Amino acid sequence: MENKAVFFDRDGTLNVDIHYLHRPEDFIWIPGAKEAIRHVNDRGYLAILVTNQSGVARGYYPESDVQHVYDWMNSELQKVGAHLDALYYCPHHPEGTVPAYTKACSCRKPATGLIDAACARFHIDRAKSYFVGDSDGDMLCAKNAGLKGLRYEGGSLLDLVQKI
Ligand SMILES: O=P(O)(O)OC[C@@H](O)[C@H]1O[C@H](OP(=O)(O)O)[C@@H](O)[C@@H](O)[C@@H]1O
Ligand SMILES: [Mg+2]
Ligand SMILES: [Zn+2]
Repeated sequence: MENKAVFFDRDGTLNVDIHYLHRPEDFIWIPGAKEAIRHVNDRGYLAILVTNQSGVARGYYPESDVQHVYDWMNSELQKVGAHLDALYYCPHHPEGTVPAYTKACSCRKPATGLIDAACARFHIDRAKSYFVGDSDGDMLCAKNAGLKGLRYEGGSLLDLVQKI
């Protein structure tokens, strides 16, 4: 059986983009973000985080920080009866400073590698799925991946996601 999913961008969509965020103490939720995730949970969509984290390639923080912030997000979401089902991130950048992550890859949005990996793992029906993001790159990624794009431009994220 195929699943349906809502893919969420992180920085600028679920939290205020303070540039290369990597510590829970710096994380400020966007208004309505937790409620938006609960909204899609309650409607039977997988809620999947897809985020570019070139701060890893740039040497600003290790990959473990990306996972740590995600785990913290889920602990906060649990308090309101919401959850994220999976984390997919791109740690690469062509102009990084850490050799292991310095490359042109197929997973940095707007490329679709993160979405493709999630769709394969969770058997996701793209025609029934959405991508909620804040940037031109996110909307291009949605188009490239065959997802319906919803662009967050301020206000309550729940108001936007209630269109689903
Ligand atoms: O969850 P997102 O919006 O995919 O994460 C974006 C951030 O990693 C980072 O992205 C951009 O930086 P790079 O293009 O990767 O250098 C900028 O928008 C930064 O402000 C963001 O923090
Ligand atoms: Mg963003
Ligand atoms: Zn990548």
